[in-house]
Amino acid sequence: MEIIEKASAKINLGLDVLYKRDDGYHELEMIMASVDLSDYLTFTALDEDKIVITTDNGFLPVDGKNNIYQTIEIIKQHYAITKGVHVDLKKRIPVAAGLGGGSSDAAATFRGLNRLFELNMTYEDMAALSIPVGTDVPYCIYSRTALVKGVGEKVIPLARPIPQCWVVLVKPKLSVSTPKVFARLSLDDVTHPRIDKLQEAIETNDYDMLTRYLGNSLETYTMKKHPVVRQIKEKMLQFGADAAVMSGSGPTVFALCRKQSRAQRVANGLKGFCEEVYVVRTLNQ
Ligand SMILES: C[C@](O)(CO)[C@H](O)COP(=O)(O)OP(=O)(O)OC[C@H]1O[C@@H](n2ccc(N)nc2=O)[C@H](O)[C@@H]1O
Ligand SMILES: Nc1ncnc2c1ncn2[C@@H]1O[C@H](COP(=O)(O)OP(=O)(O)OP(=O)(O)O)[C@@H](O)[C@H]1O
Repeated sequence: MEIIEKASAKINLGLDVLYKRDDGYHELEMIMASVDLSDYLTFTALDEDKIVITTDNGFLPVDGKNNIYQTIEIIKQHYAITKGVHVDLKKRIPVAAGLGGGSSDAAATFRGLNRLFELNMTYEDMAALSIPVGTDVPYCIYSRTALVKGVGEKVIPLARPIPQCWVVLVKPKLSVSTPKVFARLSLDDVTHPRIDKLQEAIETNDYDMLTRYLGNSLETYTMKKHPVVRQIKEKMLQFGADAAVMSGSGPTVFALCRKQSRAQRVANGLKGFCEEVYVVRTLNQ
Protein backbone atom coordinates (compact mmCIF):
# COMPACT_ATOMS: atom_id res chain seq x y z
CA MET A 1 0.00 0.00 0.00
CA GLU A 2 1.21 3.50 -0.88
CA ILE A 3 0.35 6.53 1.25
CA ILE A 4 0.78 10.06 -0.13
CA GLU A 5 1.00 13.14 2.10
CA LYS A 6 1.36 16.80 1.21
CA ALA A 7 3.78 18.94 3.27
CA SER A 8 3.11 22.66 2.94
CA ALA A 9 5.39 25.61 3.63
CA LYS A 10 4.58 27.80 6.64
CA ILE A 11 4.83 31.55 7.09
CA ASN A 12 5.10 33.45 10.36
CA LEU A 13 2.63 36.32 10.13
CA GLY A 14 3.73 37.31 13.60
CA LEU A 15 6.71 36.08 15.59
CA ASP A 16 7.34 37.54 19.04
CA VAL A 17 10.35 36.46 21.10
CA LEU A 18 9.29 36.87 24.72
CA TYR A 19 12.33 35.74 26.72
CA LYS A 20 15.17 33.24 26.92
CA ARG A 21 14.43 30.19 29.04
CA ASP A 22 16.84 28.45 31.39
CA ASP A 23 17.26 25.59 28.88
CA GLY A 24 18.54 28.09 26.28
CA TYR A 25 15.42 27.98 24.09
CA HIS A 26 13.29 31.07 23.55
CA GLU A 27 9.69 31.42 24.59
CA LEU A 28 7.75 32.52 21.50
CA GLU A 29 4.30 33.70 20.56
CA MET A 30 3.46 33.33 16.88
CA ILE A 31 0.64 33.42 14.39
CA MET A 32 1.37 30.90 11.65
CA ALA A 33 -0.35 29.91 8.44
CA SER A 34 0.40 27.52 5.58
CA VAL A 35 0.71 28.36 1.91
CA ASP A 36 0.19 26.43 -1.27
CA LEU A 37 3.82 25.57 -1.90
CA SER A 38 4.27 21.94 -0.97
CA ASP A 39 6.50 18.90 -0.95
CA TYR A 40 4.91 15.50 -1.62
CA LEU A 41 5.90 12.38 0.28
CA THR A 42 5.02 8.80 -0.71
CA PHE A 43 5.33 6.14 2.00
CA THR A 44 5.61 2.36 1.48
CA ALA A 45 6.18 -0.31 4.15
CA LEU A 46 9.18 -2.63 3.67
CA ASP A 47 9.52 -6.16 5.03
CA GLU A 48 13.16 -5.52 5.83
CA ASP A 49 13.81 -3.33 8.91
CA LYS A 50 15.43 -0.34 7.19
CA ILE A 51 14.71 3.31 6.35
CA VAL A 52 15.17 4.32 2.72
CA ILE A 53 14.72 7.92 1.51
CA THR A 54 14.79 8.81 -2.17
CA THR A 55 14.37 12.38 -3.42
CA ASP A 56 14.58 14.55 -6.52
CA ASN A 57 16.71 17.05 -4.54
CA GLY A 58 20.34 15.97 -4.91
CA PHE A 59 21.58 18.23 -2.11
CA LEU A 60 19.52 16.89 0.79
CA PRO A 61 20.91 14.29 3.19
CA VAL A 62 19.02 10.97 3.05
CA ASP A 63 20.45 9.54 6.26
CA GLY A 64 19.95 10.34 9.97
CA LYS A 65 20.45 14.04 9.21
CA ASN A 66 17.15 14.17 7.35
CA ASN A 67 14.13 15.19 9.43
CA ILE A 68 12.08 12.46 7.74
CA TYR A 69 14.57 9.79 8.80
CA GLN A 70 14.63 11.11 12.39
CA THR A 71 10.84 11.07 12.54
CA ILE A 72 10.60 7.48 11.29
CA GLU A 73 13.16 6.40 13.92
CA ILE A 74 11.14 8.07 16.70
CA ILE A 75 7.88 6.46 15.58
CA LYS A 76 9.41 3.01 15.02
CA GLN A 77 10.97 3.08 18.45
CA HIS A 78 7.88 4.42 20.23
CA TYR A 79 5.54 1.86 18.65
CA ALA A 80 8.11 -1.00 18.44
CA ILE A 81 7.60 -1.28 14.66
CA THR A 82 9.94 -3.81 13.05
CA LYS A 83 8.93 -3.20 9.44
CA GLY A 84 10.98 -0.81 7.35
CA VAL A 85 9.82 2.29 5.43
CA HIS A 86 10.58 3.72 2.01
CA VAL A 87 9.83 7.42 1.54
CA ASP A 88 10.02 9.19 -1.77
CA LEU A 89 10.24 12.99 -1.37
CA LYS A 90 9.32 15.41 -4.13
CA LYS A 91 11.00 18.57 -2.83
CA ARG A 92 9.41 21.87 -3.85
CA ILE A 93 9.85 24.07 -0.74
CA PRO A 94 13.17 25.97 -0.80
CA VAL A 95 15.64 24.56 1.75
CA ALA A 96 16.89 26.58 4.76
CA ALA A 97 14.57 29.40 3.80
CA GLY A 98 12.54 30.10 6.94
CA LEU A 99 9.58 28.30 5.36
CA GLY A 100 9.74 25.24 7.61
CA GLY A 101 10.33 22.78 4.78
CA GLY A 102 12.14 20.16 6.84
CA SER A 103 9.63 20.53 9.68
CA SER A 104 6.73 20.13 7.31
CA ASP A 105 8.28 16.96 5.86
CA ALA A 106 8.66 15.62 9.41
CA ALA A 107 5.01 16.47 10.13
CA ALA A 108 3.87 14.74 6.93
CA THR A 109 5.87 11.71 8.05
CA PHE A 110 3.94 11.60 11.34
CA ARG A 111 0.64 11.76 9.44
CA GLY A 112 1.83 9.29 6.78
CA LEU A 113 3.12 6.61 9.16
CA ASN A 114 0.00 7.04 11.30
CA ARG A 115 -2.01 5.92 8.27
CA LEU A 116 0.49 3.35 6.98
CA PHE A 117 0.75 1.46 10.29
CA GLU A 118 -2.73 2.38 11.63
CA LEU A 119 -1.32 3.85 14.83
CA ASN A 120 -4.38 5.92 15.80
CA MET A 121 -2.22 8.85 16.91
CA THR A 122 -4.06 12.12 17.50
CA TYR A 123 -2.43 15.37 16.41
CA GLU A 124 -1.65 15.97 20.09
CA ASP A 125 0.15 12.59 20.31
CA MET A 126 2.19 13.40 17.19
CA ALA A 127 3.05 16.92 18.40
CA ALA A 128 4.25 15.57 21.76
CA LEU A 129 6.69 13.18 20.05
CA SER A 130 7.88 15.69 17.46
CA ILE A 131 9.74 18.45 19.31
CA PRO A 132 13.20 16.77 19.18
CA VAL A 133 12.95 16.90 15.36
CA GLY A 134 12.20 20.65 15.25
CA THR A 135 10.15 23.29 17.05
CA ASP A 136 8.05 24.01 13.94
CA VAL A 137 6.92 20.38 13.58
CA PRO A 138 3.92 20.60 15.96
CA TYR A 139 2.49 23.51 13.93
CA CYS A 140 3.13 21.68 10.66
CA ILE A 141 1.24 18.62 11.93
CA TYR A 142 -1.89 20.78 12.11
CA SER A 143 -0.84 22.90 9.10
CA ARG A 144 -3.69 25.37 9.58
CA THR A 145 -3.82 28.96 10.79
CA ALA A 146 -2.87 28.89 14.46
CA LEU A 147 -1.59 30.72 17.49
CA VAL A 148 1.62 28.96 18.54
CA LYS A 149 3.27 29.32 21.93
CA GLY A 150 6.04 27.90 24.10
CA VAL A 151 9.05 26.95 21.98
CA GLY A 152 6.54 25.86 19.34
CA GLU A 153 4.84 22.95 21.10
CA LYS A 154 1.57 24.69 22.01
CA VAL A 155 -0.58 24.89 18.89
CA ILE A 156 -3.98 26.54 19.17
CA PRO A 157 -5.78 26.41 15.79
CA LEU A 158 -7.83 29.56 15.10
CA ALA A 159 -11.51 29.31 14.19
CA ARG A 160 -10.94 30.98 10.80
CA PRO A 161 -8.18 30.90 8.19
CA ILE A 162 -6.40 34.17 7.35
CA PRO A 163 -8.40 36.41 4.98
CA GLN A 164 -8.01 35.20 1.38
CA CYS A 165 -5.04 36.83 -0.33
CA TRP A 166 -1.99 36.21 -2.48
CA VAL A 167 1.44 35.64 -1.02
CA VAL A 168 4.70 36.46 -2.80
CA LEU A 169 7.70 34.59 -1.40
CA VAL A 170 11.20 35.84 -2.23
CA LYS A 171 14.32 34.00 -1.09
CA PRO A 172 17.75 35.54 -1.63
CA LYS A 173 20.69 33.27 -2.37
CA LEU A 174 21.95 32.86 1.16
CA SER A 175 21.16 30.62 4.09
CA VAL A 176 20.55 31.67 7.65
CA SER A 177 21.38 29.47 10.64
CA THR A 178 18.42 29.51 13.07
CA PRO A 179 20.56 28.52 16.11
CA LYS A 180 22.97 31.40 15.36
CA VAL A 181 20.17 33.95 15.06
CA PHE A 182 18.71 32.95 18.43
CA ALA A 183 22.16 32.76 20.06
CA ARG A 184 23.21 36.24 18.89
CA LEU A 185 19.92 38.03 19.29
CA SER A 186 19.94 40.88 21.83
CA LEU A 187 16.58 40.71 23.56
CA ASP A 188 16.85 44.39 24.61
CA ASP A 189 16.80 45.44 20.97
CA VAL A 190 13.98 43.31 19.54
CA THR A 191 10.63 44.74 18.55
CA HIS A 192 7.49 42.97 19.75
CA PRO A 193 4.70 42.53 17.20
CA ARG A 194 1.13 42.62 18.54
CA ILE A 195 0.15 38.96 18.31
CA ASP A 196 -3.21 39.71 19.97
CA LYS A 197 -4.05 42.22 17.21
CA LEU A 198 -3.08 39.75 14.49
CA GLN A 199 -5.32 37.14 16.07
CA GLU A 200 -8.17 39.68 16.25
CA ALA A 201 -7.64 40.59 12.58
CA ILE A 202 -7.97 36.94 11.57
CA GLU A 203 -10.93 36.26 13.80
CA THR A 204 -12.79 39.26 12.38
CA ASN A 205 -11.59 38.51 8.81
CA ASP A 206 -10.12 42.04 8.63
CA TYR A 207 -7.47 41.99 5.88
CA ASP A 208 -6.40 45.63 6.33
CA MET A 209 -5.86 45.12 10.04
CA LEU A 210 -3.86 41.96 9.31
CA THR A 211 -1.51 43.85 7.01
CA ARG A 212 -0.96 46.55 9.66
CA TYR A 213 0.19 44.12 12.34
CA LEU A 214 2.56 41.72 10.52
CA GLY A 215 5.83 41.61 12.46
CA ASN A 216 8.82 39.47 13.38
CA SER A 217 11.18 39.98 16.36
CA LEU A 218 14.00 38.26 14.42
CA GLU A 219 13.77 40.52 11.37
CA THR A 220 16.00 43.41 12.50
CA TYR A 221 18.85 41.06 13.44
CA THR A 222 18.77 39.15 10.15
CA MET A 223 18.42 42.37 8.15
CA LYS A 224 21.49 43.89 9.82
CA LYS A 225 23.49 40.76 9.05
CA HIS A 226 22.12 40.45 5.49
CA PRO A 227 21.05 43.88 4.10
CA VAL A 228 19.60 42.17 1.01
CA VAL A 229 16.70 40.99 3.19
CA ARG A 230 15.79 44.62 3.95
CA GLN A 231 16.16 45.50 0.26
CA ILE A 232 13.73 42.74 -0.69
CA LYS A 233 11.15 44.02 1.79
CA GLU A 234 11.56 47.61 0.56
CA LYS A 235 11.23 46.58 -3.07
CA MET A 236 8.11 44.54 -2.36
CA LEU A 237 6.47 47.58 -0.79
CA GLN A 238 7.65 49.83 -3.66
CA PHE A 239 6.03 47.45 -6.16
CA GLY A 240 2.74 47.77 -4.31
CA ALA A 241 2.56 44.94 -1.77
CA ASP A 242 0.03 45.58 0.97
CA ALA A 243 2.56 44.44 3.59
CA ALA A 244 5.80 42.48 3.78
CA VAL A 245 7.79 40.76 6.54
CA MET A 246 10.51 38.17 6.94
CA SER A 247 9.39 34.59 7.74
CA GLY A 248 10.94 32.67 10.66
CA SER A 249 14.64 33.38 11.06
CA GLY A 250 14.78 34.20 7.33
CA PRO A 251 16.02 34.85 4.80
CA THR A 252 12.72 34.51 2.88
CA VAL A 253 10.53 37.62 2.91
CA PHE A 254 6.85 37.30 2.08
CA ALA A 255 4.43 39.95 0.87
CA LEU A 256 0.65 39.92 1.07
CA CYS A 257 -1.48 41.24 -1.78
CA ARG A 258 -5.26 41.32 -1.99
CA LYS A 259 -5.26 41.06 -5.78
CA GLN A 260 -3.52 38.50 -7.96
CA SER A 261 -2.47 41.15 -10.50
CA ARG A 262 -0.67 43.11 -7.77
CA ALA A 263 1.06 39.96 -6.51
CA GLN A 264 2.23 39.27 -10.05
CA ARG A 265 3.58 42.82 -10.32
CA VAL A 266 5.51 42.42 -7.07
CA ALA A 267 6.88 39.06 -8.24
CA ASN A 268 7.90 40.45 -11.65
CA GLY A 269 9.58 43.40 -9.94
CA LEU A 270 11.65 41.09 -7.76
CA LYS A 271 12.56 38.50 -10.42
CA GLY A 272 15.56 40.42 -11.69
CA PHE A 273 16.80 40.83 -8.14
CA CYS A 274 16.37 37.30 -6.73
CA GLU A 275 16.26 33.88 -8.35
CA GLU A 276 13.66 32.31 -6.15
CA VAL A 277 10.31 34.07 -6.42
CA TYR A 278 6.95 32.34 -5.90
CA VAL A 279 3.36 33.55 -6.08
CA VAL A 280 1.14 31.33 -3.95
CA ARG A 281 -2.18 31.40 -2.09
CA THR A 282 -2.77 30.83 1.56
CA LEU A 283 -4.41 27.49 2.30
CA ASN A 284 -8.05 28.01 3.14
CA GLN A 285 -7.70 26.32 6.52
C1 LIG B 1 12.14 30.53 14.07
C2 LIG B 1 11.13 29.50 13.65
O1 LIG B 1 11.23 29.27 12.25
C3 LIG B 1 9.72 30.03 13.92
O2 LIG B 1 8.74 29.36 13.20
C4 LIG B 1 11.35 28.18 14.36
O3 LIG B 1 11.18 28.36 15.74
C5 LIG B 1 12.70 27.55 14.07
O4 LIG B 1 12.51 26.22 13.72
P1 LIG B 1 13.72 25.29 13.19
O5 LIG B 1 14.48 25.95 12.10
O6 LIG B 1 13.11 23.95 12.93
O7 LIG B 1 14.69 25.28 14.36
P2 LIG B 1 14.91 24.19 15.51
O8 LIG B 1 15.74 23.09 14.94
O9 LIG B 1 13.64 23.87 16.17
O10 LIG B 1 15.80 25.07 16.50
C6 LIG B 1 17.11 25.47 16.14
C7 LIG B 1 17.72 26.20 17.30
O11 LIG B 1 17.10 27.50 17.45
C8 LIG B 1 16.99 27.86 18.80
N1 LIG B 1 15.60 28.03 19.17
C9 LIG B 1 14.59 27.48 18.42
C10 LIG B 1 13.26 27.67 18.77
C11 LIG B 1 12.98 28.40 19.95
N2 LIG B 1 11.74 28.60 20.34
N3 LIG B 1 13.99 28.94 20.67
C12 LIG B 1 15.29 28.77 20.30
O12 LIG B 1 16.19 29.28 20.95
C13 LIG B 1 17.64 26.72 19.59
O13 LIG B 1 18.99 27.04 19.79
C14 LIG B 1 17.54 25.53 18.64
O14 LIG B 1 18.53 24.55 18.87
N1 LIG C 1 13.45 16.90 4.71
C1 LIG C 1 14.23 17.97 4.71
N2 LIG C 1 13.93 19.04 3.95
C2 LIG C 1 14.70 20.15 4.00
N3 LIG C 1 15.81 20.27 4.71
C3 LIG C 1 16.18 19.23 5.49
C4 LIG C 1 15.39 18.05 5.53
N4 LIG C 1 15.97 17.22 6.39
C5 LIG C 1 17.06 17.84 6.87
N5 LIG C 1 17.21 19.04 6.32
C6 LIG C 1 18.30 19.99 6.63
O1 LIG C 1 17.74 21.00 7.50
C7 LIG C 1 18.31 22.29 7.24
C8 LIG C 1 17.20 23.35 7.32
O2 LIG C 1 16.26 23.12 6.31
P1 LIG C 1 14.74 23.65 6.33
O3 LIG C 1 14.35 23.76 4.90
O4 LIG C 1 13.89 22.81 7.20
O5 LIG C 1 14.94 25.07 7.02
P2 LIG C 1 13.98 26.26 7.29
O6 LIG C 1 12.99 26.43 6.19
O7 LIG C 1 14.85 27.43 7.59
O8 LIG C 1 13.20 25.85 8.61
P3 LIG C 1 12.54 26.82 9.69
O9 LIG C 1 11.64 27.77 9.00
O10 LIG C 1 11.78 25.81 10.54
O11 LIG C 1 13.66 27.52 10.37
C9 LIG C 1 19.01 22.18 5.91
O12 LIG C 1 20.38 22.37 6.15
C10 LIG C 1 18.78 20.75 5.40
O13 LIG C 1 19.94 20.13 4.91
